[in-house]
Amino acid sequence: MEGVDHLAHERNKSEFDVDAMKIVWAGSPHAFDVSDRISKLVASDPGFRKDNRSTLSRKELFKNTLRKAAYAWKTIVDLRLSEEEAAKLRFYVDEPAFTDLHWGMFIPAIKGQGTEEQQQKWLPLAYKMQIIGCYAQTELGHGSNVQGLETTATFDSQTDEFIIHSPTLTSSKWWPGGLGKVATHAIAYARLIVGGREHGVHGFIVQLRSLEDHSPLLGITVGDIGMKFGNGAYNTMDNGVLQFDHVLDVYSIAFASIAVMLWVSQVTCEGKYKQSDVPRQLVYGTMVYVRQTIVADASCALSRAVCIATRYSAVRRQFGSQNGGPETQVIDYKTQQSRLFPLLASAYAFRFIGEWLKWLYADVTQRLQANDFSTLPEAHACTAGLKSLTTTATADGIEECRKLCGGHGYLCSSGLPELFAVYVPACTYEGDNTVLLLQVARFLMKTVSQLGSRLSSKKPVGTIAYMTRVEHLMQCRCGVQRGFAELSADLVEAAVAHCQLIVVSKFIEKLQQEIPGKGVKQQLEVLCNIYALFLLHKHQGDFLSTGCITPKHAALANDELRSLYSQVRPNAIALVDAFNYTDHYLGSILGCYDGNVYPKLYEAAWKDPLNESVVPDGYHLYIRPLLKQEIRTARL
Ligand SMILES: CCCCCCCCCC/C=C\CCCCCCCCCC(=O)SCCNC(=O)CCNC(=O)[C@H](O)C(C)(C)COP(=O)(O)OP(=O)(O)OC[C@H]1O[C@@H](n2cnc3c(N)ncnc32)[C@H](O)[C@@H]1OP(=O)(O)O
Ligand SMILES: Cc1cc2nc3c(=O)[nH]c(=O)nc-3n(C[C@H](O)[C@H](O)[C@H](O)COP(=O)(O)OP(=O)(O)OC[C@H]3O[C@@H](n4cnc5c(N)ncnc54)[C@H](O)[C@@H]3O)c2cc1C
Repeated sequence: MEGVDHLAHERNKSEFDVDAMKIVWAGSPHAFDVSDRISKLVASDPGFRKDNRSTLSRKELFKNTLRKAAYAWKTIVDLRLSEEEAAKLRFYVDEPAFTDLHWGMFIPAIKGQGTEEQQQKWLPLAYKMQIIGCYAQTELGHGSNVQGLETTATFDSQTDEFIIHSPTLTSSKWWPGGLGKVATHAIAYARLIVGGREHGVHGFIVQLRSLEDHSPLLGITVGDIGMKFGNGAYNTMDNGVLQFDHVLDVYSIAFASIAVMLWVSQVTCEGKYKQSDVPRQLVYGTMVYVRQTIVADASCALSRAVCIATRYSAVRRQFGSQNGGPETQVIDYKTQQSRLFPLLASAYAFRFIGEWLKWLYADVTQRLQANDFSTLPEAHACTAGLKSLTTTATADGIEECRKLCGGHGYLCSSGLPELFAVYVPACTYEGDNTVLLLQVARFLMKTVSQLGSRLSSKKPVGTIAYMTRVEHLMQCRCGVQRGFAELSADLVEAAVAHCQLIVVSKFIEKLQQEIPGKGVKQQLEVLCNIYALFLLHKHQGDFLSTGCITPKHAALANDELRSLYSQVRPNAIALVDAFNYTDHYLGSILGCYDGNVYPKLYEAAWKDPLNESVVPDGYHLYIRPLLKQEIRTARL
């Protein structure tokens, strides 16, 4: 039935103020207003239609992405949207595109690591999209091992130029988004060589394509690396390959009288390399920034999947009919709840950890500007670890939501296959999740080695303050220092546990704040308890074997979890409504707001290109000869 809200009875059950929860989710009344306005604007504009992606060929798909990006830019300019509104518009357009890298990495890299001169030259052009940039770090042979990159940037003191060169096949830049077909410029990472001496990997701003006709500049070979996982999905992005053949980085030279380098170091015109007194690790600064945004984004992707699975679980009925009455809603099965509600709790937990990490990043940035580098290692460990934790849990969570939707979850019209295909590379890009956890483990072990050391007067603070209270860490000291590589699989687990502790403690801190709205805080308390107790339940073997809990505690935790699931049940639909997603953004028939799933699924099936004719193309060539046993005459 059109116009009927099939989930109205569920919405009537809720025990809290959904509008107030929407504001908690958005972060503030202002953030809610912007998000609400812009999401509706995108949803109501046919120019941003996205329901046909899985049926387009790669070329059609890509051209359509270019059209949408241009249309989005025109909308931003015509409506004079603020930077915040423009970012929200790109978010709700919901299509991976070269613009993600331009706004998400190229501009932040110049802002975070460029000198003032560099910023003055490039940022105005980039903000107006008169140049389009990408972030070209990874190579065919090396991604994780940044120090292993092979591209060279040799300073020629005769001409005052850098010569950027790809000496081997494996030094070809490989993967950068936007590079394949669109970017006019790149921040390219290369080993700096001055006066025959190497000075490690640095970033360079390099022009790749003509601003007149888009052809590659002299010495540049550039193209797309080919189709990726899934239909549609991330194939809207032109991940690229790039080779430099002794390219002169004239643009770098042109705008700075000395040389274009990141602010961590400079090359003088006499050909001298000068390392400034800021830590060398700041070369990795853009990665810290992007990891933080990826954490903030994880809650969006997970909440989206959870919203679809929750609404559909309330619509779907299987078994349990009594006296001809309706069957049981699958959301009422305890097994469904025990799989779904921890994911709902995770979506909220990741929302708050994303908020906190944003604060931490702003704090470390401010300190860096004042030459205080003391919190950089913690910021690196937090962004790396939380990026790893949240993206792994989100990718797994999206797949679990697909299974929670049974067979219909496997249809593209459920929105879940595409969401998974788009999301899953987040476990790899911006740092492979295991490699990042090893960085956290390294940070933790460094802290352990300093604990109790007579030479170090530093007391752990911030997210590692708890370590002073864990007595047996003192005894761990010697063993771990000797055998990091040997113990790395266990250390990665310790790193995950450390990150989970941060997520739980920041969720608890959030609840200590004033949270207005009838019943809102109580709902969040229930979700926080589910998040923490589910972890305890899942890892009870570890807790029991280390004597942190007794079997009685474990049983109590399990009982409590069951009771918490029952408390969430009447509020489940309202808790996902609080995400305030439009049907356009959700892109899912199973998750549509009114729950009118079956007529929509039926209608969508008939729109598939295969159903354009009753008898399929190929019938006369392949089906009829089979049926008539004339296969020898068929043209194969
Ligand atoms: C349905 C349709 C649409 C649906 C949409 C759904 C949702 C979409 C989700 C999208 C999400 C967000 C949008 C954002 C867009 C993203 C687009 C993709 C972008 C991808 C871009 C990239 O991938 S760029 C390339 C990234 N590459 C990496 O991350 C490489 C990883 N490797 C490294 O970071 C480093 O090399 C290493 C840290 C692993 C090792 O470094 P090194 O060789 O130097 O070794 P050490 O271990 O010895 O480290 C030396 C010391 O430096 C410290 N360190 C290391 N890194 C840092 C750092 N970043 N900051 C500070 N300090 C650092 C390290 O700790 C060591 O310190 P000490 O111990 O004190 O010596
Ligand atoms: C969709 C997508 C978009 C991307 N966009 C960009 C971009 O815009 N710009 C850019 O520069 N790059 C980009 N990348 C590249 C990305 O950053 C790298 O792929 C990523 O950093 C992983 O590096 P790798 O491919 O070298 O993996 P590898 O390091 O080769 O990993 C392979 C395996 O080895 C393991 N491994 C590696 N090192 C260790 C170790 N020390 N200890 C234990 N195990 C280890 C890993 O865990 C993994 O299981 C993108 C990648 C993808 C998939």
